[in-house]
Amino acid sequence: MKHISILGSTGSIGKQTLDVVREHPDLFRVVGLAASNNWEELLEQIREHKPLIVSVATKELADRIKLNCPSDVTVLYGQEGACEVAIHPECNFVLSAIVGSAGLFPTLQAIEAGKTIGLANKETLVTAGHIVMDKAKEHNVTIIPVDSEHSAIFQCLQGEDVTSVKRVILTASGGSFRDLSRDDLKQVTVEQALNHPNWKMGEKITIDSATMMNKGLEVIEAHWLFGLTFEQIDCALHRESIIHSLVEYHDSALIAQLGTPDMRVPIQYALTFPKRVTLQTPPLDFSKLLSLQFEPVDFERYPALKLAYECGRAGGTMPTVLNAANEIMVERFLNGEIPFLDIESRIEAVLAKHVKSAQPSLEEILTVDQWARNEASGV
Ligand SMILES: NC(=O)C1=CN([C@@H]2O[C@H](COP(=O)(O)OP(=O)(O)OC[C@H]3O[C@@H](n4cnc5c(N)ncnc54)[C@H](OP(=O)(O)O)[C@@H]3O)[C@@H](O)[C@H]2O)C=CC1
Ligand SMILES: CC(=O)[C@@H](O)[C@H](O)COP(=O)(O)O
Ligand SMILES: [Mn+2]
Repeated sequence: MKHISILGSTGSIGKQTLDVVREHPDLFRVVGLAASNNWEELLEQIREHKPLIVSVATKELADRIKLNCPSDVTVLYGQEGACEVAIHPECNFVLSAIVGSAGLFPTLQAIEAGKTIGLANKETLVTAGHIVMDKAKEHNVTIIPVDSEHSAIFQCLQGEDVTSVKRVILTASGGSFRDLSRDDLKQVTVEQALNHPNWKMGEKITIDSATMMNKGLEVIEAHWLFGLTFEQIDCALHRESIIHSLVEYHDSALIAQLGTPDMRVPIQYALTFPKRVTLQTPPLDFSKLLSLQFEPVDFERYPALKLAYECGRAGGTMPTVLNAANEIMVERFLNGEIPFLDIESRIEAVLAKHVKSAQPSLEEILTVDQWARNEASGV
């Protein structure tokens, strides 16, 4: 039985994790739920899943929850609250799905407490990959990818040796503006940007997908998860999001993982690994015409992806700055403060001001993250 804490339970991944839990009450039990502001959704989740411990953003929200939920539920708040949810002694699996680098601390705490991690929160690995992976090694903790591309690679690697891998190919949908030129991008709105062609996801990742920063973050995520060099990580535009990624081996054989775009598949795989159990999702229908298209990714069209490769290769604190500046710029775009194309150009401006530290400690990463956020708010 998996005794699960979900960090980010009110989000897109969090709610789909609870869908999976609902389908298999014999396999999964919810121990803890951590959210931020959506206390009403959390309250419904508490009523249905009866966790032992929950957390929200503030004391005020925690008090509101306490007034409305059974008295035996521990209700906490803030980063400390999320960490307590992550390390609860009755939990043995943490689904890390807070958005952004706010997920870093609770995920690190879960690793230190020896919990198996299902990792959706890619920003954690982008901002502090070496710290997270070293800690997982130190505590003998397994990190199972939830991000669809990384889950695909993880599935394609089963029974294989990572030293046999020539390269991996991450597939990219191209996002909501894939049919627009850079010139067209000057006019786009927030509403248009939030209309992803294939996936229904949270706002931040949907904007990241439109700039293709999402693929850039995923390149860095793949580097840490699978120990691959950046030369071994390629991307290909694949409009259908049916092939979730591919692994090419030294003999040039390619192994791919396919399926309809449904995040419950990689979420459930992370939860049941190495087993597979049933899931109510429409399978691919081969009785109909099915076309799978591939195009090379144009780095001039998607400069955020180029920037992410550069920061990944540079290492040290560069990915930390990239991630923090991106989080702020996406927020500013969503608030209507800056136009779409400024997301990339302003991130570049912040990166240009940064003097890299090569092997940063966690403290240094937190300092640099805050510096980049301040800079990004001002440029
Ligand atoms: N959605 C998807 O299909 C995929 C997502 N991912 C990754 O998974 C992560 C989550 O994405 P997604 O579910 O789309 O995001 P959402 O915006 O839908 O959800 C984010 C969740 O994080 C919570 N949260 C935000 N800040 C904090 C905080 N400081 N402390 C505790 N909880 C917090 C939110 O709480 P509240 O709602 O209460 O404010 C919400 O539950 C991201 O890293 C994303 O890149 C990866 C692959 C696919
Ligand atoms: C579902 C998932 O894993 C997302 O990260 C998805 O990959 C976004 O799609 P694109 O970034 O390819 O548009
Ligand atoms: Mn993905």
